[in-house]
Amino acid sequence: MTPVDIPVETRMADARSGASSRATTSAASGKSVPAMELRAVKRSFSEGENELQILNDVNFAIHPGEMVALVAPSGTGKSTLLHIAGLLEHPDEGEVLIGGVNCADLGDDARTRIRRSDVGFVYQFHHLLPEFTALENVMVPQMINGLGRKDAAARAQQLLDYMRMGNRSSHRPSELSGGEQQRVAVARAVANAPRLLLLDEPTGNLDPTTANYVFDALQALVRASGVATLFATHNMELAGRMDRCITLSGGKVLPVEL
Ligand SMILES: Nc1ncnc2c1ncn2[C@@H]1O[C@H](COP(=O)(O)OP(=O)(O)OP(=O)(O)O)[C@@H](O)[C@H]1O
Repeated sequence: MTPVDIPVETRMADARSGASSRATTSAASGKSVPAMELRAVKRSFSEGENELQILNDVNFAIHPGEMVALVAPSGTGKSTLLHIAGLLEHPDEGEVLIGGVNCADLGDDARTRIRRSDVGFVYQFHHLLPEFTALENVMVPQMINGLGRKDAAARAQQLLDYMRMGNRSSHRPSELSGGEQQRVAVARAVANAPRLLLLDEPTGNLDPTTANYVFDALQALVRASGVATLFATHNMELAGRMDRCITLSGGKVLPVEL
């Protein structure tokens, strides 16, 4: 059974019982396999004649079911880190492992396949398809991954229910508030039951009450599904509600005590 075929209820029951359709522990060591791991990752950009070393030997792993906050000043490399972790960009040096698979030597097609099935993204702006309803927006990635229309619609409705948007499934994005649009965007990002959910300031455009409401729904979904979540935010209150917090300083990932 492929991950996309698993009804959300089943995956949620699996997550609660510690079982999974995918390997989450190493057969050899019995240890939990990180959902995503960065090993000795470096990335620099040139600025005129200068070289900006944005990531400088980043080593970091995130495990299934963990919610990690990434809090760092603007321009320190949060988006760059998320893009590399989600296989949207290549590091200059180092390795990215998704579910124990080393993606460093994979070709573009294999990286795209892993990104589509194992990684979900949510951005500050929702990027929902304006001509489609909320339900259809959550169906699209599943159908691209080969799921039939009926099954995709059933799973989309379940995910919208989890995000407390079940009663708005027939609405188009323009008919929804910013917080509602972001809740649909989260449902879409987890539509293919990814191992890893990457969020780049998804509540940055929302007022604090709405941000908390979106976060509550997201947290319930993360807890139920066991997806590993890396959440870049400037909102310290939300960061304090996650399992741990990291920052970027001098190109390195460091833990932060909140
Ligand atoms: N493609 C690129 N070419 C050149 N410089 C880049 C590129 N992408 C990012 N940078 C630079 O790298 C640095 C880190 O950018 P990044 O977007 O990762 O920071 P950030 O921490 O996410 O910032 P913010 O909180 O403002 O979104 C910035 O100085 C940015 O200008």
